[in-house]
Amino acid sequence: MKKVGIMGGAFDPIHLGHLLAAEAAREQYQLEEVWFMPSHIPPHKHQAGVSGQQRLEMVAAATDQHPAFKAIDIELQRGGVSYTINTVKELRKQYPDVDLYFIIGADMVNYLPKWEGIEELTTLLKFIGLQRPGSFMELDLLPTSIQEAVNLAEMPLVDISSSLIRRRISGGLSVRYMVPEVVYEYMIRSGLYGIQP
Ligand SMILES: Nc1ncnc2c1ncn2[C@@H]1O[C@H](COP(=O)(O)OP(=O)(O)OP(=O)(O)O)[C@@H](O)[C@H]1O
Ligand SMILES: O=C(O)c1ccc[n+]([C@@H]2O[C@H](COP(=O)([O-])O)[C@@H](O)[C@H]2O)c1
Repeated sequence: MKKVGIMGGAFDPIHLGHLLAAEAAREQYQLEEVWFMPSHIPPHKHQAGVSGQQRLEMVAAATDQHPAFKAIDIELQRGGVSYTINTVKELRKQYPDVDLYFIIGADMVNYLPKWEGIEELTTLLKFIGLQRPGSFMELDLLPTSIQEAVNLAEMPLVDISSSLIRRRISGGLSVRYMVPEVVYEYMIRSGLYGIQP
């Protein structure tokens, strides 16, 4: 079976934390591909500030140079709230010969018990969890069935989040090198988040 990682998120915007997490998971679990999947409406947080099309274009630009990375728009196409259980059922129908690994940071690992249909979800895929500054992963507090579905991977800790980037831009501060150069240029070209050259 082909092993594929899914990196889901709002990507508002995509940043180096996302890319390093995906690369660490790919390397440590021998994933043949990692699919970056922008959500339409995230299940449990604020709706993204920029359009799905622009978030997808930034993700596509950021992943273009990596032979194993690609951007998929399955959740943007479906619309509505992007519950992972619905997406994974669709993906398993489309790709019956693929083993799915959903890549998440520590904040999301702790949150897994609240995910829609989590018990069923743990039978459909595995998670790869990564530490993230500001969120201490508390695996021991999770029900055993969820703990058993989480595989750990190591990455250089990156204290970058999309909200930090949006906050810095609105304060007139630089976000250069927090996002790939192509994403920085895209944000400047489109004036995203009110960024100034
Ligand atoms: N710096 C990071 N290190 C490890 N994982 C990360 C990092 N940033 C984001 N992730 C993970 O990437 C996934 C998608 O994150 P998302 O697109 O919501 O970005 P975010 O930076 O958390 O956004 P925001 O600050 O707007 O909440 C989540 O599983 C999240 O835990
Ligand atoms: O399905 C759920 O209930 C669910 C709850 C929280 C997060 N997720 C998914 O986890 C990924 C990261 O979430 P977020 O909020 O950090 O962008 C993204 O693909 C979300 O759709 C999914």
